[in-house]
Amino acid sequence: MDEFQYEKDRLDFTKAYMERMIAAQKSGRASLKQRQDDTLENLDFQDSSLRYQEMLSHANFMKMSRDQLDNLKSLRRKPYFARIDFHRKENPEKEQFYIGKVSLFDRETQLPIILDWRSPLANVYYEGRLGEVSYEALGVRYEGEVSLKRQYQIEEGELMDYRDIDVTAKDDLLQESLSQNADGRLSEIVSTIQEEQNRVIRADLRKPIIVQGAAGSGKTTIALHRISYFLYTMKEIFKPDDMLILAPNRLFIQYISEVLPELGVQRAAQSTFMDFAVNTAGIQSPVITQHEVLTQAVEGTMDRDGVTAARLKGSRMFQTIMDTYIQSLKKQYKVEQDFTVLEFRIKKARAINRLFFEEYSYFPYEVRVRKIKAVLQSELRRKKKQILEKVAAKYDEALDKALYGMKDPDKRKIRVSYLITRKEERLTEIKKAARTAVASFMKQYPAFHVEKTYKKLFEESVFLSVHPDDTEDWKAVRRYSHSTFAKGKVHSEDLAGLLYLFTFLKGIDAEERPKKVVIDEAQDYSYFEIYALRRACQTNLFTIVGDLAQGIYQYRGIDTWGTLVEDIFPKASYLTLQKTYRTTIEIMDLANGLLTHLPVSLPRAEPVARHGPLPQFLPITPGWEEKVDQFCRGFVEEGMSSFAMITKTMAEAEDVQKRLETYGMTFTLLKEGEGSLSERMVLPAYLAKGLEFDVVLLYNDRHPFQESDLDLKMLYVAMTRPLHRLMMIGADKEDFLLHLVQPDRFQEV
Ligand SMILES: Nc1ncnc2c1ncn2[C@@H]1O[C@H](COP(=O)(O)OP(=O)(O)OP(=O)(O)O)[C@@H](O)[C@H]1O
Repeated sequence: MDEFQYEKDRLDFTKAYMERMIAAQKSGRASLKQRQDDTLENLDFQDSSLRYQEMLSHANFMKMSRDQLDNLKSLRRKPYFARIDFHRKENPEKEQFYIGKVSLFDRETQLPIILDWRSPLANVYYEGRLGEVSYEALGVRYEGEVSLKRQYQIEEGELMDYRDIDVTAKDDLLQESLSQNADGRLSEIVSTIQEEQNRVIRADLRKPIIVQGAAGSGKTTIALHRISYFLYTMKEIFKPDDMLILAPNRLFIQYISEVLPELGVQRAAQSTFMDFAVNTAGIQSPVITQHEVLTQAVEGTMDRDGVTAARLKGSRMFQTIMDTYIQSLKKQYKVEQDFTVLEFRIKKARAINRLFFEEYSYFPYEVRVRKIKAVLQSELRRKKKQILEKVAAKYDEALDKALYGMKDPDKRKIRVSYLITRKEERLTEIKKAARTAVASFMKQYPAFHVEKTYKKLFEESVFLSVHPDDTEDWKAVRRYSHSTFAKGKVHSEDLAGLLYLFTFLKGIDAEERPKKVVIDEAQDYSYFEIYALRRACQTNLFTIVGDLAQGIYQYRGIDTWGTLVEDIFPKASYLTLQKTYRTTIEIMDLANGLLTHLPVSLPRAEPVARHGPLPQFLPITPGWEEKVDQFCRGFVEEGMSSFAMITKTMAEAEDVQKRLETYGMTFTLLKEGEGSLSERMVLPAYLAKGLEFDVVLLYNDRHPFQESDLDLKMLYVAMTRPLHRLMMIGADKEDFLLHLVQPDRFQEV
């Protein structure tokens, strides 16, 4: 049979099977629903707990089948994207496996009709070689031979084309996928995941991983695929809501959120570090964001003390200072007095302290205190009975003595009545004291308010008591902190310390704690931020991706991954991604040309072979606005759809947005925490981090880029955002540091 027809038939068979499954699931759901309604009707109070459980399990069934149904439905348009022919050594014949986003099994034979891309066998598809291969599943290694790798182009459920691939031909498909447009969201890449990326996705899931990846190398995409792979492989242990994805800003969360359902990780929590720390530690004060500080740095108005504070508060030294401070707080939980009710001792101070400092040492301080409270309550309950009995017995004995031993009836009467009254009084006294004993004992324990306690550290006497070795820098840190705190605010740099302190004092409840954390744009985190996160989440399962060349918060961010590996994640796997998939060779050459002017050598991106027009420089001369308009129309005609006007500062973004408006060009101004992604945006470079657009118009009129580390990196970030076109609009070429690169790397228009 003609091969194309064979593939067409196979696709038809798969689709028909899926339809049958969908129909079966639907009727299955209907009968489940009926059963649930029946259960509800028959619910009687006598056996409600049992019925309730039955209802719950029905609900779970329904949920499972709804997920399955949704998966199946979403697959209909493209059930699979590739096939491998694999001959396992011990099997007599080779088998064909069709690889798709979600698996589908034949109900009777249990054989896969579609193999999940995350399954162990699918790994051989990504590993790039035809011929002898091996893969591991559940700790067993299988060997065999791959004789065919075939890739399908399926549109709306119809087979359009297929092609057989080897290592070289694979690039064709990648090229095709890269030449498409950005539509404001991350695109689908499961069918073109490259070997170096596959290694990151599948790197040992039980270990932390740190990835240095060039701009556009797929860090974000790959980190999300790694979560998807992680959840697939560890589905028995982890759920999507156990995941935490930390992104640089809210805009970026919007950008990635659309790809999450396809990867089955839509229920993973997504947050910025700031929001996570503020919500977790319950910070009430407004936070001065790192963007505000960066803006000052960019505009050259940054307070020197501010730079010092940001640098030191993110440092390892500050972590040790916090540790000493926290130890000093811990000492205040030592109790001196025994726990007593009146003169009766219930528990010795030493035993109580042993609970706090030894037995419960794994818990945050306030949890320990709560546990001690529970212990004291239960011991009191037990001992109170004994005490009351003992006291009553003592009075009863005295009564006996009085009744039978005292001769004088008057004296006896007085004594007996005294003893009866006294006994009652004593017992009431003890009961009364017992009622408040625990609460009043617990008052000895300090109740630290996280923010106030953190701020107290910066009082001179407190600071010097934990860090006597004072320096001008630390004085500056205190000065700067005081002025911020006096305004009722905290700085984003304080969040690591606040989170850290919170972790020791209160801690995140075990059920709420993220079990796996993904950090994107990790180069912008300080050492202490990552340290504090690891301590707060109490897990080693971190996926950390970043690019040192894009480290625009260099006054506080990470400048080498080595420190993280050595001090925070000694077991981490370290991997690199060098190829860049986003942009063209021409654009990347220009951006790389700038990187060479940084004093330290930074990892460079290698573009995959995709050519495009040279980046353009458009001088700001009268009538430039009309020219921009014309160029944009031209780009639209070429098929470009997403445009970003990127500036150095927010002030300039506001200016150019208004200016273009008067010429009938509508660009939406994007601000941190506001607005949403649209097809035409104006935004400062620091907000463009991680995003991508078909066309980037880099605009600079009043704030030229300087030959400083910060500006070079900002420019690099901005220049690496476009997929297809880069145009620089400015008064002078030098404003974009173009005099530093070879003149043939761009074209003046
Ligand atoms: N294997 C691939 N196949 C097709 N497209 C890919 C592949 N890998 C990455 N891409 C595309 O390359 C672009 C860049 O990916 P991504 O944003 O994940 O990179 P990044 O390393 O996080 O970039 P940056 O650090 O510059 O923000 C995206 O459009 C992504 O879809």
